[in-house]
Amino acid sequence: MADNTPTSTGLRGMSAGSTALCTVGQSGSGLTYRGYDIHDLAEHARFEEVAYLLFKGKLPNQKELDAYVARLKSLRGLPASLKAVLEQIPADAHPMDVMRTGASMLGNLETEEGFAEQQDKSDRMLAAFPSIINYWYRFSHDGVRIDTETDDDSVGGHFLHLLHGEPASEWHARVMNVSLILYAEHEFNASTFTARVCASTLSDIHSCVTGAIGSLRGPLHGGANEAAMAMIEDWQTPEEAERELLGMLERKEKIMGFGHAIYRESDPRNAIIKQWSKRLADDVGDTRLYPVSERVEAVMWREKKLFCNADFFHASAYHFMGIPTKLFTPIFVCSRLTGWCAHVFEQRENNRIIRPSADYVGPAKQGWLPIGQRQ
Ligand SMILES: CC(=O)SCCNC(=O)CCNC(=O)[C@H](O)C(C)(C)COP(=O)(O)OP(=O)(O)OC[C@H]1O[C@@H](n2cnc3c(N)ncnc32)[C@H](O)[C@@H]1OP(=O)(O)O
Ligand SMILES: O=C([O-])CC(=O)C(=O)O
Repeated sequence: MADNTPTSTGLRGMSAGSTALCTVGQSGSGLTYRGYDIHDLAEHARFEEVAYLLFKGKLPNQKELDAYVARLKSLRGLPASLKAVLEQIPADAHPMDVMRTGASMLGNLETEEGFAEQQDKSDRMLAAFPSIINYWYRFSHDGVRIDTETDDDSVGGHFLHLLHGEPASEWHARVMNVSLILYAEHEFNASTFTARVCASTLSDIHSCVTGAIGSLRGPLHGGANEAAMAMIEDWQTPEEAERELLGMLERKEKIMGFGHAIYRESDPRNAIIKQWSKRLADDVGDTRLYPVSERVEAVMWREKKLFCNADFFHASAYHFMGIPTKLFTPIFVCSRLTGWCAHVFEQRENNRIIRPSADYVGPAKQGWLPIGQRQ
């Protein structure tokens, strides 16, 4: 007799294709982008260099980087009809829905007419996404129509400038740079896989990215940075955090910002962003959120052997820079867009439609039942 128990493997451990973009490994020491170790990239690179690396397969030389930064700067403006759409979206909308609509609307206005345009469209989204989310945020929350065409040298600096209405400090722009590098690429994660599935039908790049934004929105993926913040912000002391956390574990609740589908021992991005969160905590004189976060980390390891993933210490780091919680996951979008687009290019280069099989667990063949005979 057939086993009709539904299975939910999540395709774990199965190879779904090949990539030259990223290795992840399981132990927490194998994360590389095109062969470059994440620690080296976070320490030495600019996010724009990493974007170039992912898109073009090599690190840019100085002349190429200067030209690329200048190009991105020139692409930050938004068409009037896109601004008009953003102005219609209410302040209480989910910002990831705003991102999804923004990406989709851009695709209507600046449609990819053929794959030869894929690099131009990717650059445009990379430059314009911080403008889209901040234009909406500042209009709906502060009632101002911001000029999105700033002269900032970096994507992270541009984002913070639009959000806060003044140029970011060098220090905050540096933290954003590191954060954007850490979030840029991660092999066949759910949102990237979404983008690749869409690309495999030979769809346009805006559709691939719009779908990927929808996948990243969920709290089991990119939405975890916001969910982690929502969890820790109520706790006043490490002792309260430990008490509440133990209760959550007892009730078998998922703790956001912990665990990983691939890593088994640690997520290498955590130690890097944690270090920056600590420096920011010292800078703003925090005596609550960082100690609470550290206690949560220690209890999760002690009780469950679960470690922080990339999202957990991003929550406090972003908070210390005055970024509203609801914009955390959209920042992830502004970064991961590079990985998504690079994967779309790669999928298109060697394409076969992605179409796995399913194990059928439904009823055996049945005769047609006329409507009058149904219960
Ligand atoms: C940038 C990123 O997208 S990183 C991921 C961000 N997501 C989160 O932080 C959400 C919280 N974490 C999770 O939900 C999961 O760890 C995921 C979705 C990331 C990975 O899911 P899976 O691969 O299914 O996890 P895994 O197989 O390692 O789980 C093993 C066990 O640990 C438990 N577990 C895993 N993560 C957590 C967690 N965060 N809190 C509590 N228990 C957990 C699982 O429920 C499972 O228990 P069970 O065997 O009793 O069912
Ligand atoms: O790889 C994953 O499954 C999730 C993740 O950490 C990421 O996308 O950065």
